[in-house]
Amino acid sequence: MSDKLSHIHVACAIIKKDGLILATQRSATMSLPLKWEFPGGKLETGESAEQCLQRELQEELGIVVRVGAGLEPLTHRYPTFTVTLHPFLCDTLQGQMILHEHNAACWLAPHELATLDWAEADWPLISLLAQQP
Ligand SMILES: Nc1nc2c([nH]c(=O)n2[C@H]2C[C@H](O)[C@@H](COP(=O)(O)OP(=O)(O)OP(=O)(O)O)O2)c(=O)[nH]1
Repeated sequence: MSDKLSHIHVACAIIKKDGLILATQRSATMSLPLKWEFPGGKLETGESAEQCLQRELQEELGIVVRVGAGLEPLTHRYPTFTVTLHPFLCDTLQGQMILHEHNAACWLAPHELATLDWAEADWPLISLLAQQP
């Protein structure tokens, strides 16, 4: 049977600062309302994941980061679409963070991330990050 549901590719930033990781909460009017996520967004045609992250982080938070290593992509099937997340470790925060689209943001130690209500696709990543020193 063919799968007619859309499949999107999303680059997301795991931004570390002083041992803490940035989590952002989607707004009540976004898809997956009020779920926590790593900031980022859909890859546009012809765009690298790094370009996508810089563009999205500027738009969403007004910040510039250094994009580092990519982690293993992870795919999750929601009831109405499938997402493949392409996570990147990022650092060197520049700019004053302003929430242009998100409802909230917070910095948490890796082992504290699981206290938030994450988008379902992110849970394997949360487990992976919690295992890291
Ligand atoms: N940025 C980001 N998106 C995530 C994560 N986990 C996860 O399931 N997603 C989903 C939420 C969205 O459906 C999609 C990201 O797309 P987006 O934020 O650019 O787009 P959106 O759905 O808010 O915008 P739109 O289609 O309503 O215009 O990926 C994550 O950790 N970070």
